[in-house]
Amino acid sequence: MSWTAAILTLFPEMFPGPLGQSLAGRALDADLWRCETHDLRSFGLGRHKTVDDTPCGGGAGMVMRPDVVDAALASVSRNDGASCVYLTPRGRPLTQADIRRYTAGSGVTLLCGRYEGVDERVLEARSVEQVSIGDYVLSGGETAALVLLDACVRLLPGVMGSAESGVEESFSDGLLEYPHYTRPAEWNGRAVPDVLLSGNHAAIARWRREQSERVTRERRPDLWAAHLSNTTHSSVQEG
Ligand SMILES: N#Cc1c(-c2ccc3ccn(Cc4ccccn4)c3c2)n[nH]c1N
Repeated sequence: MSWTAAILTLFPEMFPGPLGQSLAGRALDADLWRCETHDLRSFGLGRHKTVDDTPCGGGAGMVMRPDVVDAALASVSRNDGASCVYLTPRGRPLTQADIRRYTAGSGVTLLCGRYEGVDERVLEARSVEQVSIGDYVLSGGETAALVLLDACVRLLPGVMGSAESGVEESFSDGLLEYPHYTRPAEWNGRAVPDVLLSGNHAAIARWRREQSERVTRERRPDLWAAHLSNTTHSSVQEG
């Protein structure tokens, strides 16, 4: 059975969306992965298929009901311990390690909320992972789910051919990627770094590593600190 993304959403028409194009789209057509949507509205209550209610304790907006979300989650036939993930601005940051974990299994269940989010009780009852794609507020979980799925699909076997860019160049060693250049050798008075035209592969590898370290240090002090800790840790372990 192909790696399957089971997506619970009020907007099933948003999927596969952009992931139906290009590499991910071709992989979908080749059955390298599957995109299965479940319309949360179909689990709604009463004549109007209600899925939300006012927040207990007052406050703006509406909250998605636990009984509706639970029925939808129960309808997803996954008995293989695949991760169930709720995209939320309140989640812990999504990482490449999470993506690797999700793609190591048979698939992932993604719960896409709307309004002010989902009643906490169903997330607790079903041990749903709560992750965020960044510190800004979206209108719902669907666009975040598309981001997560894009990161997963590119890691699946057979999706990224050798011609494509490195499967996991960024983040795989905890550093940001080095800058990239192509022809022409000079553009707008700016030249490609000489080392990249030298044919000296050892020097190119050294330059790229130095650039990755510089970019990470300048733009992501958090990743740089973790990198230093890991490299210090491993050198101590090696003795
Ligand atoms: N992942 C992720 C997200 C989201 C996200 C995900 C799901 C929902 C469901 C409703 N809203 C709107 C909303 C607005 C205000 C407070 C709570 N919720 C979502 C936003 N925003 N930013 C991220 N990195």
